[in-house]
Order: sequence, then structure tokens, then C-alpha cells
Amino acid sequence: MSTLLDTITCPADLKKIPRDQLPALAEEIRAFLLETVSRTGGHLASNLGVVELSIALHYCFDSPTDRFVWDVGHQAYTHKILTGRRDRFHTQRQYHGISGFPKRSESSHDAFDTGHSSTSISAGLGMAMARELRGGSNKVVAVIGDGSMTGGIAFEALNQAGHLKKNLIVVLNDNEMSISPNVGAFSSFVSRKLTGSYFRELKKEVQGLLQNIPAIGKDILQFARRAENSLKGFLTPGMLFEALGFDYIGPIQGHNLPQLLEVFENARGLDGPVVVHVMTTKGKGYAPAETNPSAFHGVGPFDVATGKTTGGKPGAASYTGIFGDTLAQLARENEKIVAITAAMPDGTGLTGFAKEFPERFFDVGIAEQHAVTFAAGLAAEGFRPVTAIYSTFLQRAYDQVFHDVCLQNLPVVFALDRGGVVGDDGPTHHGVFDLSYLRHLPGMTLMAPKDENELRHMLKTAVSHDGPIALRYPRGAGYGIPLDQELREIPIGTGETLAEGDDVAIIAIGITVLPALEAARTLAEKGIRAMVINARFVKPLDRDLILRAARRTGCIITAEENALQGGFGSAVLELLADEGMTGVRVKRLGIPDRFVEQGPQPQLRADLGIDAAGIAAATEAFLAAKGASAPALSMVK
Ligand SMILES: Cc1ncc(C[n+]2csc(CCOP(=O)(O)OP(=O)(O)O)c2C)c(N)n1
Ligand SMILES: CC(=O)[C@@H](O)[C@H](O)COP(=O)(O)O
Ligand SMILES: [Mg+2]
Repeated sequence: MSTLLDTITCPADLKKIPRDQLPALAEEIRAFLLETVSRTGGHLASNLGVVELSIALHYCFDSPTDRFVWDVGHQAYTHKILTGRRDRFHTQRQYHGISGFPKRSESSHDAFDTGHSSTSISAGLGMAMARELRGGSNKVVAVIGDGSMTGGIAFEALNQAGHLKKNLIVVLNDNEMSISPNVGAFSSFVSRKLTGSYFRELKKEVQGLLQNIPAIGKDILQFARRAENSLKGFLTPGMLFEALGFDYIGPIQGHNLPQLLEVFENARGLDGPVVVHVMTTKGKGYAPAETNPSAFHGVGPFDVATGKTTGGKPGAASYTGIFGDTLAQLARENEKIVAITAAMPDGTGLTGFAKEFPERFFDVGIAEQHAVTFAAGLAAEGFRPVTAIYSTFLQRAYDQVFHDVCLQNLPVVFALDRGGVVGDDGPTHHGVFDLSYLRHLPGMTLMAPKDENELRHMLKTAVSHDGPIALRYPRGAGYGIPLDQELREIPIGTGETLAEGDDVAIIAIGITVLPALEAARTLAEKGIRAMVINARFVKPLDRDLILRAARRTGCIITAEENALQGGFGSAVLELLADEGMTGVRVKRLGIPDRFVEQGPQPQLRADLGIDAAGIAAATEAFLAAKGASAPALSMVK
């Protein structure tokens, strides 16, 4: 039996469906999402929440002439399904499949690539301005969640949009959730969760002010007391947006299709910038996700009937989990340690810390820039802030790392989770630039552990260090190796030799170290004696160890899960050049000058030639080519 969804391959098909059948279409889409995402994994809860909203937008606007910019873009599944990608939807987030985020290269209906949050109003405003400059009349709609509204760039955009006064529709999709419950004064205000304490403070301030007005102060105070009860009703979320120069419509029930259609048809005709505030339920229609939206924000494959994951046996503990446990262990001994996350308490492993030390834990919202400068302020006052941010999201705060931390040599610890390739999220989320973007900052110490046990010692080292220091570690499970209970500081700038050999030195960092060791074993079977060094520090390098290895072998392979440009291998090359050791042959393995696509981490590592097999093959090939291109080894000091 053919379904409504079967009849839709583009938004024009959707518009042929009578309005009264749209709720039935919404249910079909929900069932399709649930069935597919339970097999592929993905951002389920956010998508279940915007089914009606996405249908209504496509019904009332004309994509691709009208532009939709989906903030973060993790909620664009219904949009994808309605714009001709239903048949490929089972490939979303898979190797060589369609992306889990909007992508201009994937469809003309994806007006702007997203993945990192809070960009939609800026991009939408740019598009609206381009329309004005061109003399066009198309509409631009930015769809932004309440969590993403906590990002400063969203306010920068609102500020300019209110000033420019051009047509721009901002849909605030308010489900009162970020990945975890949303935080901050703005979100409370918009959701009208105006707390008693907020009013108590306001009351104290107003009373103080009024009492001091000569003669009439007491009368006004009486009046104000009577008015107090109506104050809560008087303050509306709309006031904030109206003050910024926007018209405000809302709050709208985001699962009521007739109401949504009516509102968007009106909004379409309005002049100037408008915010349409839509209330939705994250996880709508699937009980386990409605009950626990955080657990279903991003999921692996799961069983629809039970909501339980179907990913096989639980593996070794994750780097993230071990980081969180170790930080809590350290915090028990050092009361100066505080932890900061930018809207990722679960993702960065800080939930346990937050429970144990609620006073010393700060979720600042999706505000990485603020997180870093907030940490700098704490450090300036003698605290040891540990700022746990995904590698890719710290890119947002480069200037804060430079200006607010490094320039003042403040002891802020950067715990960079998701360093290296992350898997299914793809190019927006791979954390493959951090070694490059942190290495050149004066005063920064930069480490990457070879395994989860070393991570623990590095964290101890980091909180004991008197200056900016970063440790980056990968997404996913560790090796399951035993963990030392006693934590020790690793002397700054010291690596370790894991295997001896004279033919070649493989100098590896982080997640590539144990594969390098495995590669050495493979090479040994072929008669090649490879030395293996765990560099541990990207900065400062273990100068003596590396120079000794260079002198001994004259031939170096560097391995890193980072961009080759400016990364760890570049640092080794710089050292050799600075020491005049230009005769040493060096081959760098890492990520070439291109963006890495989505796919399982082992697959991506194999493609990039930085797994054990890739390192062994590259080393063998490099040595085989030695005769042909080797510069004179006599140049080696
Ligand atoms: C700069 C940045 N920081 C953090 C994230 C991780 N992240 C993705 S979605 C999300 C929550 C977004 O909440 P909201 O916008 O309300 O959307 P919802 O998931 O509730 O639909 C977060 C923190 C990100 N994508 N970008
Ligand atoms: C969309 C987004 O940015 C996050 O939801 C991200 O996908 C989380 O990644 P992890 O699964 O690695 O925590
Ligand atoms: Mg939300």
C-alpha cells in the first residue's frame, strides 16, 4: 500500500497533499525516522521534535528559492526526506553515504553547511542581505534551537539584524533542552521559567531605588507592591526580541500543524526581521526519547521496542569516562580544581564530577569562547580550571586561548576530547587541527597520551603545571589496559622509547603510538629494525630523544592523527632543520591537506594510512626508496 511519504520526492509534491492529511504524513515520517535511525544511529530526539515544524516550513515556503538555514543541522532529517533524499536516507552518517548535517554539495535545498552551532542567524542575515543587493524577493529562514541560542554569535547576528531591518525569519525551536537541560538566564527568560529568586532580587533592587526618591518614593513603593503580582505576566519572551528590533510571534505549539501553517503564512508576508517562537518536545512521539531526550540526542543503533542499544558487548572504558573519573579523583585532593564544559557535560565525561562537586562545576552553555575566558578569570584568581571542550569546538575560541590565557601565562588546562577523527559526524566534527592551532602559541604545553592510562598521568601533570597546558585524546574506547591508581607527573617535554632499532625511527604521538609499535613488529618480521618513540609532548618536544634517534637511524617517520600542515611532524622537521640536520630523511604520516569525510574511525584511519598496516607499509616503502633519493647521510651531525 502506498503511503503519503511515497508520493513525495520534492517540496512541490508535499504541497499537493491536503492540509488535513499533513498530521498523518508527520506520523509516517516519525515512523520512518525511528525505523531508519534505530539501524544507522544518529540525532534522533531533535529530529523527532521538528517533524511538524519541517513539514510546515516546506509547505509555506519555496525551497530552494527560499532558503532554510538549519542551526547545527543535526535536526534536518525531515528536511532531507522531503527534499529528495528519502531513498538514500539509510546511508546517512555512513561511510560514503549522505551527511547527517545539511551540505550544499549534497542538495540545492541545503542552503548552508552547518554542524557547529549558533551560525544560522548570521548566515541567514548574509543571505538576506545578498538578496537585497541582488534585488530579489526570496525568503530566508534561520531555524535555531534554544540551546544554540546560548552561543554568542547568535546574539551578534540578532543585533545586526535588528539594525538592518531586512526581511529575515528566525524560528526559535524551543524544547527547553540543549543536549542536556539547557542552561542560563536567557533560556529561563525565554521559557518563562522566571524563578522566585530572580524576582526577589529584582524586588530588593527596585525597593531600594524607590525608597530613595524624595517625597513620592513611599507612594510609588505601595503601587509597586500591588503591581508585583502582575509583573510575571507582564514580562514576555517577546520583549527581549522586540528590544532587539524584531517582531515576535509566539509561543506557538510546535506539533500543531494548522497553527504552524497559519503562523508561517503570516510570517512570510511580514516586513523586517521576525522571530517565530515555537515550543516543541524533544523526542516527540517515541516514549524512551521523550522521557530521556539526552540519551537519544545522538544514538547508535538501538532496539525500537526497548530503546536499548544493540551495539554488541560493552567494550573498554572510554577516554572520556577515564578523563572524568581521573579529574574527580584529582579534585578530591586539590580544592582549587574546577571543571568547565560548554554544553557537553555528558560528552566530556563531567557528569560525575558535577554531581560530586556541584559548586566547582560550570556548564556555560554553547559558549566556547566565554568558557575559555571564564576559565582564565578563575585561573587569574588562583584556581585550576580544567576546560573540557571537544577539539573541533575549541577552534571557536582560538583568540581567547591566545589573548586571555597564553599571553598571561595562566594555568588553564584544556582537555580536548574528540581529538583526531571522530567517525560518523564527519568533517565538521573531526578534531584534526588542534596540534597545529595550539602548537605555535608561546607558553602552551601540548600533550597527547598513547593510551588511557597515560591520559591519567597527563591530567595529573596538567593540573600541576604552572601555565597553559592542553591534552588531546580520541573519541571512543581505550584499550582496556589496567590503570595505575597512583597518579604521577610526567616531566614536561619527555618522550619514551618503546622499541629499539637502527634502520628507522618511528616517532608517534597520541593514538598513533600503539599502531606504530604494532607496525614495528610487522617490519621486524621483514628484517627491518624500527625504533619506536612515544613523543608524548608535541610541545615542548623531547629534543634530545628525537635528535638521538635521528643520528642513530638517519631516517624518521612521524605519525599523528592531525593535519600534516603545522602538526607534530612539522614540529619534528622544524627541530631537525633548526639543528642543521637536513640530511635526515623524514616522512610524515598524518592527515593531508583536505577535509576528511565521515565513516567508522578504523576505516578512516586505514584510508589515511595511520593505522598499524598503513604505518608499516609507508615505512617499508620509504626505506625501499632510500637508495634512490637519500641525501648524503654525512650531513647528519
Ligand atoms: C560550537 C558547538 N558547540 C557544541 C556543539 C554540540 N551540540 C550539538 S547540538 C547541541 C545542543 C543544541 O541544542 P538546541 O539548539 O536546543 O537543539 P536541540 O538538540 O534541542 O534540538 C550541542 C551542544 C556544537 N554542535 N557546536
Ligand atoms: C551535533 C553535535 O555536535 C553533537 O551532538 C555531536 O554529534 C556529539 O558528538 P559525540 O557523539 O561525539 O558526543
Ligand atoms: Mg533545544
